[in-house]
Amino acid sequence: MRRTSSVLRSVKSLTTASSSSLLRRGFSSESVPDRKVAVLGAAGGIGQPLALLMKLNPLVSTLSLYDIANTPGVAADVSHINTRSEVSGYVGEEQLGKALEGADVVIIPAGVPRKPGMTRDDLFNINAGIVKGLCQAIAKYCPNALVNMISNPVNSTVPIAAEVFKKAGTYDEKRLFGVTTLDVVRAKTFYAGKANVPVAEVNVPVVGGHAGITILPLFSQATPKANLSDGDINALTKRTQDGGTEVVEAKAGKGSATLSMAYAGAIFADACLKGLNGVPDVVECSFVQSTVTELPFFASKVRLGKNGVEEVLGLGPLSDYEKEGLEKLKPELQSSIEKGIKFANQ
Ligand SMILES: NC(=O)C1=CN([C@@H]2O[C@H](COP(=O)(O)OP(=O)(O)OC[C@H]3O[C@@H](n4cnc5c(N)ncnc54)[C@H](O)[C@@H]3O)[C@@H](O)[C@H]2O)C=CC1
Ligand SMILES: O=C([O-])CC(=O)C(=O)O
Repeated sequence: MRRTSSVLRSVKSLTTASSSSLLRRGFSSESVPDRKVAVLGAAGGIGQPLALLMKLNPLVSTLSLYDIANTPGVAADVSHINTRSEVSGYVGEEQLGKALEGADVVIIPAGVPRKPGMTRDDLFNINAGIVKGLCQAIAKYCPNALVNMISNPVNSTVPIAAEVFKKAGTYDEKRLFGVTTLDVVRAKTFYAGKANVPVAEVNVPVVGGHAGITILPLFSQATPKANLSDGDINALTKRTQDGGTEVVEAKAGKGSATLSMAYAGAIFADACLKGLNGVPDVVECSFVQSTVTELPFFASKVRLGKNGVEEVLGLGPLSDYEKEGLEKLKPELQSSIEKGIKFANQ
């Protein structure tokens, strides 16, 4: 019983902390702008807890939950929570337009997850088509929305989205994001454990892409600084790269990360909303159109603003180990990007 009430207290402080930080930043509670967030795939393993977390976010005024099945129940359930946003559920393609109309941020966790033994690329055949269809609808109904792509393989689904938007004449590279926040969340957690520092104080950039060796955590830039051995850094890097597989194996056929992904997705969407609202210095890692390397898309730190990407930040100084990792990831990332572009144009 005591445990339940302390959990409730933490959730309450999470929602009110965000409101009070808004007030400190010069918004009155009345002047927080209206923002519509749409979640596509909202009845799924990620979609449901993500819907919950977005319902707790005081920056959201309208929460639109879309899936091909089961959204009315999820929406009815979440809508009873006494927070700011109005919740609507939409089900089936004929309701997709309504779900998207007027959206400021669209989060996409629609598609199939991995089972043990699969790579993220093994999801391409099913998820590429799902993402393509959803992006065609975004181009039609909310071409100015910030798109947060969660569906895997992110290294290919983001280029697919870009091509769909280019064809529709709506592409704005500042508004398309591959969500790699879970890699950062994992890198922070694993580093804090190994370095024995408070996890809440940890920062670690993660660059590259979102699959296996394309995930490159930059532990040489981690703060607070710790004197870790090369062996420790290698183990931390591998664990971060294999974090998704660790969960897939532990779930033993029942899907991949959902709860930690919902948390990560909620953090990234919150950062997008803060940027749109003009909050300064909002920086998160994301897989975006990029000139940081010779690859057309690359994850690195991104400053978010009123139009989406305000600035794609560089990599900063890399250790020799990280320089080697960067060169090794490029061919795989390049071919995943090309696969996405080719699919969208066939
Ligand atoms: N970017 C990242 O870090 C991560 C990405 N993922 C990816 O997220 C995706 C979703 O994972 P889960 O939620 O666990 O899967 P899930 O199978 O539990 O849920 C997916 C949902 O998408 C819905 N869906 C299917 N086709 C749709 C369409 N055309 N329009 C709207 N909704 C549609 C399904 O009905 C289902 O409710 C997977 O591709 C997974 O690999 C998962 C974890 C982390
Ligand atoms: O591993 C997967 O298939 C899901 C995912 O992207 C992650 O957990 O990072």
